[in-house]
This record gives sequence, C-alpha cells and structure tokens, in this order.
Amino acid sequence: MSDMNTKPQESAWTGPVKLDYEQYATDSTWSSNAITYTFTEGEGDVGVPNPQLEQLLFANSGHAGDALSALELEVSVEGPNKVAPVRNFDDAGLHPVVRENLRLSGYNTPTAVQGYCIPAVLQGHDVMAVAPTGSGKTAAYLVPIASKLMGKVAKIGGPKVDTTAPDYNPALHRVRAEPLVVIVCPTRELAQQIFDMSRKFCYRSKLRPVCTYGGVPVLENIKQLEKGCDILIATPGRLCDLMDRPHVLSLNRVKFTVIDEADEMLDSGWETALTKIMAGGDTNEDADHVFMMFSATFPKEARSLARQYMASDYTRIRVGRAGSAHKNVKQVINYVEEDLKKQAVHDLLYSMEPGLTIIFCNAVRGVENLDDFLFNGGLPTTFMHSNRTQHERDDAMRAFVSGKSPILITTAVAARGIDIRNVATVINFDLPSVDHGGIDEYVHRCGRTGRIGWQGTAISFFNDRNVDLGPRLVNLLLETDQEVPDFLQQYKPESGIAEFHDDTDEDEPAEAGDAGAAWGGPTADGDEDAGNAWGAPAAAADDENKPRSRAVVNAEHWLSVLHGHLSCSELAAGPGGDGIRSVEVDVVLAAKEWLANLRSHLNTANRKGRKYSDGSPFPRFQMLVVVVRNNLIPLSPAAALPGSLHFRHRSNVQQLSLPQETIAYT
Ligand SMILES: Nc1ncnc2c1ncn2[C@@H]1O[C@H](COP(=O)(O)OP(=O)(O)OP(=O)(O)O)[C@@H](O)[C@H]1O
Repeated sequence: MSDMNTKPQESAWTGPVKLDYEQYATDSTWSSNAITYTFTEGEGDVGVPNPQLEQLLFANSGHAGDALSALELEVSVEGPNKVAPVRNFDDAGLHPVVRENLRLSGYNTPTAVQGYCIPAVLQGHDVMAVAPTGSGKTAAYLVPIASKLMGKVAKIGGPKVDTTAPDYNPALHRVRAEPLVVIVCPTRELAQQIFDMSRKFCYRSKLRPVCTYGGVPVLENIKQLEKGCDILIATPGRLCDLMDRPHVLSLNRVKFTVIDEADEMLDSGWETALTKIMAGGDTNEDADHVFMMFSATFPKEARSLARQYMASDYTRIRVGRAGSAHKNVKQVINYVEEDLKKQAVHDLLYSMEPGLTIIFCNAVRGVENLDDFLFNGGLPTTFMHSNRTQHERDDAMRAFVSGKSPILITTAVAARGIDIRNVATVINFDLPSVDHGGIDEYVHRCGRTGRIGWQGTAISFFNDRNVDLGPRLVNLLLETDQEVPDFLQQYKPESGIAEFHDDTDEDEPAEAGDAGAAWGGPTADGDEDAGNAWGAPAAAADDENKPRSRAVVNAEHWLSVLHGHLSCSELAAGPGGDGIRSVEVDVVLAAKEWLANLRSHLNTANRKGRKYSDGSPFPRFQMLVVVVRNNLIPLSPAAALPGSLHFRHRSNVQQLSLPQETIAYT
C-alpha cells in the first residue's frame, strides 16, 4: 500500500481543487442555453459561415482512434426492407451542409452503425439499432435526420422568431415550438451532449435545436422554445411537463422521434412517460412519422416491448451481439474485500499513470464518502450524482472534461452515453448488482473509455457481494478475450466458450433483409440507392402484402380482452371500415387500464395504416366511444384537455357532443 502522505504531484496528479460554491449563486448560465447557429442570410438552405461560432463548435472535434477495427463486428440487418450500407460519407447522398459539418467534426469514414442507419433513415424506415458503446450511434441518427430535413425546413418547419431583428423583444416576439424531431434520452448530461452534436450538424442550416431537461428552471427552457424549435432534445420528465403546456409546445409536426438508450427508457420506471411521448398529446400520428430506438444493450424483453412502438416493417440493425463489449476496453477484475476498497482505489490511483478516470459507485452516499476520502488523500477529484443541483453537475463535468479535476466519482447517472474522448480508465468501485443494472450497466460503464477506436482500461473490484454477476461477467470476459482471474474460474461455462441466450428474437416475424455482413467485409448486395435522398420525397410505403404488424396483433389482443370482459357493440362500419366502436362498460374501473393499453396500441397500429395479411385494411379506430353507465373514467386523452369532450380525429380535433355520462376515447 502506498503512503497516504505521498504528494499527488509526485505521482504526476494535479492537486485537488476546491469547488467554488459562490459561483453557483451568481453564475446563471445553463449549458442548455448554449449558442446555436442563427440563419440570417445565405443561399437557399445554406447559411453564411460564422467563424467565431465555427471555432466554438468544432475546435475540440477529434478524429477516430487507430483501433477502429475492434468495432468492425458482424452486422445483421433484419426487416423486409433492403439496406445497402454506405462506406463513404461522400456516397451517402447527404445534404452538402451536413457533409461539410461532418468534415469539420473530423468524421472521415462512417462506422458500421452509421453505414447502415444513414441509408435506412434516408429511406424513411423505422429503425431499431444496437451497436457497441462509443461506435457513433448519435451521428447514425442525427446525420440522416438533419440531412433529410435541411432542404425542407423552411416549408414544413414550425414558426421561428428572428432574434437578430433590430426590434426583437423576447417579451413580444414569441412562438409556439413545433419541432420536426424529438430526441429523448434518460439523463441531463446526455441530453446536453446530443444537443452539442446537433449544434454541430445543424451549423449553417435553418434547423434550430433546443435542449430541455429537469434541474434547469422550466422558464429557461420555455424562453428557448419560444424562439422556435426544429430539433427538441429532452429528458422524459421535462418533455412530459412541456407537453402539458400546449401553448408552449406542440408535437403535431414531428417527423422523427428518436429514443436514445432505448432499453433504459423502456424500463418500467419510464413506462408512463414513454407511452405519453410516443402516442400522447397532439403527437403526429400520420404515416410519415418515423420512430427510432438506439442502444448498446438491448435485452430481449426490451426489444419485444420496443416493437409495439415501431412500424411492422421496421429495420433492425445489430452490430455485434446486442449488449456485447468490445476489445478496445481492457477489462481487469480485482478481488477486493468490501472494507478495503477505499484504500485499494487510493493506492490504485497513485500507482497508475494519471489520466481522466471515472469511478463508479452504486449509491449517492458512497460517491460522497469516496470523494471525501480521496480528496483528503490529495487527489484531484470531483463528483456527480442525482442529488446535486444542476449547476453543481455542470460544474463537475466541466472540471472533469477540462482536466482541472481529472478524477470523476459518480453514480450510474454517468454510466450511459457520456462521451469524453480522453477517458483512460474506468473503475467500478462497486459493481452493479444484477437487480440494478446488472451486466448491461457494466457494459455501459466500461464503455466510457475506449471510444471510437481509442483504447482504455476498466478495472472492477469484485468480492462476495458480487457473486450474482459472476457468470455474466465471465461470459463477457470470454467473449472479448480478456483474462478470467482465478476467483472467477468457477463461473466459466463448461464449454469454456461464452454462452448467450437472448440474441435471437424468435417471436419476431421471420422476414429477413441483408444479414450477417461483416463491416469492412464485402458490400452487402442491395439494390436500393441511398444517393441524393436528401430533399427527395420518401419512397411511397408499399402497404400491400406487408406482414401483419405487432401493433395490430396487440390491438386485436386488447380488443378481445375488452370483448371478453365487457359488453361491446360495434356501432359503425364493420371490419375494414373506418369504424366507430362503442363499448358499453359494465365494469367501469376495471376497464381503465385495458383501455389505456388499447389506446396506445391502436395509435401505433393506425399510425402506419397497416393491413391484415389477407390484404383487408385494419379498421381505423378514429374514435372509440366508451359509454359509461355509472361513472366517468379519467382517461388520459381527456385529462390532456381538462373538462372537455374533445377527441382526436387523426389529424384534426373534432368536438363531439355526448351525453354527460359519455366520454370520447380515441
Ligand atoms: N465516423 C466517425 N468518425 C470519427 N468520430 C466519430 C464518428 N462517429 C462518431 N464519432 C465520435 O465518436 C464518439 C462516440 O460517438 P457516440 O457518443 O455517438 O457513441 P455511441 O455509440 O452513442 O456510444 P454510447 O453507446 O456510449 O452512447 C463521439 O465523440 C463522436 O463525435
């Protein structure tokens, strides 16, 4: 063990820097208010350069590391649509401004997930993509979306305020935000990061990104939205809050909804928020609304949950196994008894070469205790967790990224998505338990290093408290050719080879597009041309002979549940018609949950106008009238418009005059 009196400088660490709490009282700048490009003049869709902003946005853009081959895993593409991957940004048919912004960002060659997602999105497909940490998933959706919209934003975008006009007055010149894109992710720091990338890719365009998340006063968000918004990046809670303010935000123009870290978002804790975001409020439910989901881990249960939100012909793109780690992260597992962990991490830090290091603890108190211990031991630490104020979180991130405090101690709040290029080491002071994040969280945490072709190390402390994670951990080590220490040998599968059982989607429709191409290997044979897709009309959806959508199946299921329990009568047009169904409810309260589920499934089914496999159209439940005998059911669409009997009629809102005891449900 090292001497606690060793000076950090002797080990080449900088000294600890105290937090300046004074600054929080005076400094009211929020990262979500960062400056974006304002289109004032230019030719067509291309604005004039702004050298100062260009310097600000692109100065720290880096290039991919040399070890990109570790991310060249086998790619599987499933779904009825063929996707011909692009291997060069020049061949992707991108809008010239986006292409130039990629160059300014230092992106030379598309990664595998980008190579497949860019054409799939340009062709207008719903996409579910799983690819390793740090392999460029953000650009995989942002680039094609920005490219597709850039030429059209003046025509189809929502209102915007000219904030450069000499008479601009924020109190007077305000509009309702009507974004074309909504991107949802689980944490504030990740939202900021996606916002920063959007600022880059939208540079010199008319697309205006806005970022909203909790922790920042909602008024600050509203001020940004009131200037107009084309791309809205949000955490789910704040988005739901803003959706309840229809004078501030309307989702009726949305063409793309992206769920980043989708498996986390599909987790039960987010279910209500996600249902509201996907099909609630005034969300555009037309067929031109594309849904996308991305993550590095996507367990089978989450994949099947996700399908209810996707069109039946969605494209599934998988780079490597869903949930796999990659070889650019060296994984080391050390056995350390619980009560020795603090001293062990102290000694480890003094023994290793200084560099940006993230240390994960499982609990808020653990983070604070360890920060105290290491800070008092002379190490330059900072810390982050969900109980800190947003200013404190912003400050901790800035201190870490700038190298002022190169050791960040954090909970899982920084486990996913956070992209800081030079993180050399991740330390799992506590390993995630199987019940809280488990092996998937381990993969995300380790993935904070070794990003985009760079290499890094993840060191984890293992002891008797972590035995539940043992077998999965060993499988992961085996899969990436890492050393399995003696104390983990007992968890090795008999075959000695990694065994995973959830990589197939057996209950998914068995249509297959291109499958099993190795990225970097021969080009998959595809006859679709992604070239010149920007600005061009999306290919007309070929509804005939499409397999039956999961959403239709689900909707039928929920209808049968209703029919089984309630006395139902069909009022209008029979199967295949644009029907109005009436359900006379005997058991009112019991029906509430079924109805909520039914509504969500119907919305998804109708969104794409899907048909049955025999070609007959799925009845459009433009309205489901629930006649309630004794009681009113507090259904969410009604709650969104309190006290009213309005209902949505696909694209317009109609008023229905119903007797008191009747409620309209769509
Ligand atoms: N084609 C490319 N060339 C060079 N750099 C790239 C390229 N694509 C993405 N990057 C950079 O790689 C880094 C990782 O990208 P990103 O954060 O999108 O990864 P990710 O796959 O979403 O990771 P995670 O699963 O951890 O969220 C970012 O700094 C991004 O700017």
